[in-house]
Amino acid sequence: MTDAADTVVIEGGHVLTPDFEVREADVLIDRAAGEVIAVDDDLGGDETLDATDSLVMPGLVNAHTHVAMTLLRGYADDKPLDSWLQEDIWPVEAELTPEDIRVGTELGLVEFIKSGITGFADSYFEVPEIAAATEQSGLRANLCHAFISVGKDDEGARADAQEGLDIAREFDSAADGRITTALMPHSLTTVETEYLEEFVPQAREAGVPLHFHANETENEVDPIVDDHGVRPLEYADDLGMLTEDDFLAHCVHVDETEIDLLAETGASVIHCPASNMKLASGIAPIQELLDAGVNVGLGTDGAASNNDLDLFDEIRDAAMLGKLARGDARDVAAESAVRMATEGSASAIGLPVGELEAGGTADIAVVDFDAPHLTPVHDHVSHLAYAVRGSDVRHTICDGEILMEDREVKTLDEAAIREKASEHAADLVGRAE
Ligand SMILES: N[C@@H](CCSC[C@H]1O[C@@H](n2cnc3c(=O)[nH]cnc32)[C@H](O)[C@@H]1O)C(=O)O
Ligand SMILES: [Zn+2]
Repeated sequence: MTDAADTVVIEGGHVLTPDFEVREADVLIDRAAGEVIAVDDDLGGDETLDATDSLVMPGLVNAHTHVAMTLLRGYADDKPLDSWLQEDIWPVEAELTPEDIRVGTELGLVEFIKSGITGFADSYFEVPEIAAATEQSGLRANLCHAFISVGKDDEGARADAQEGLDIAREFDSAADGRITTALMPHSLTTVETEYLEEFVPQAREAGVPLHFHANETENEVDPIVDDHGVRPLEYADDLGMLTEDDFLAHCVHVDETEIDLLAETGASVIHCPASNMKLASGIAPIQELLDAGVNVGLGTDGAASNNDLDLFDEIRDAAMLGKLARGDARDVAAESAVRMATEGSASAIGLPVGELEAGGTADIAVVDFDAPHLTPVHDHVSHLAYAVRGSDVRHTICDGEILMEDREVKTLDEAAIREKASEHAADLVGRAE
């Protein structure tokens, strides 16, 4: 029997169950095991989190981001992906120090905790800094070092790819298993074929999945069709890059054959609607992907192409943009969009979370519905998709640990991090000019 000193009861709320029903119940958590003991009436525990007028739901999972890019929030707006990366982002990223990446990551993790995100998939560099911040924050993550070969000589490209593989091996199961890893060839047009042929098999041997940007813009499609005579996802499949463990960011410009390939192989798509809109990359065919049985997760991408990391914003964007894709207001309905941000994201990036039930992981967000913009409550799930903001989250719990109680973050010093991030961001931009 669990020692009474190790339990937390989330009391007096409405619970979002795995079948997307909502019922009044308490939730009892085994803090040490990081598990939900029971979802039932009148449960008692050592510590109590009040959930009056609140919805108790699975923690959100941000399945594609570059979290340290918070330092570049608002740095370069109003331009398309290629010029945004090449003229602004990559030059300033060349000036980033490991300490910059630690501080930018901590700022993003505070933003995650304050908006009910309990897990994420990140791809950047200086991953040891990102892993250390993640461990301290109490959050769950899949991390990778993204490598690019284009623009580098063979030695440089090979070293970057090797770093990606070494990081994937070194940090898998770090932070008591809260951290897992992937191998990230940045995209199918920024990593040349020979490096994909050499390093993808080694990721399989290391037992880590692939995470890469795919078909984000037409400029990521046409060169592959021209050079290889096939669509990008057929090219990726020929290289063994599409399995049920792999997750592809964006997939905006995919045709029917590529949608079928995703469905057949079981590879997941991470939809990033705000980034796609802000960079004018296009409208991903989400309802077609869902109808084909493709698993779709949700991601904010980086804070320089969003520009916040609020996954409730992203759920709303997905539900709204998904309707415009085919001009059908029934598409990407509220439940579909919320599922993307919980179960869809979790299964895409291999985190054992996404559903709130007895025996499940204690990764939970408690959303306070006691507010004018959430009144009346005809349907909790409708509000999650069309009205809830990250700032409505009252408590955040991950792996049984309380990361935020009544909007106060417990594992990171929010004020100190905001001050340091502002200083580092100013210095960084100064160095880049
Ligand atoms: N090691 C690489 C950097 C890769 S980190 C991941 C990269 O993805 C970039 N990135 C951010 N958002 C997107 C996107 O939407 N599409 C493609 N790349 C992006 C990000 O700025 C960063 O440069 C190098 O040598 O430059
Ligand atoms: Zn990205």
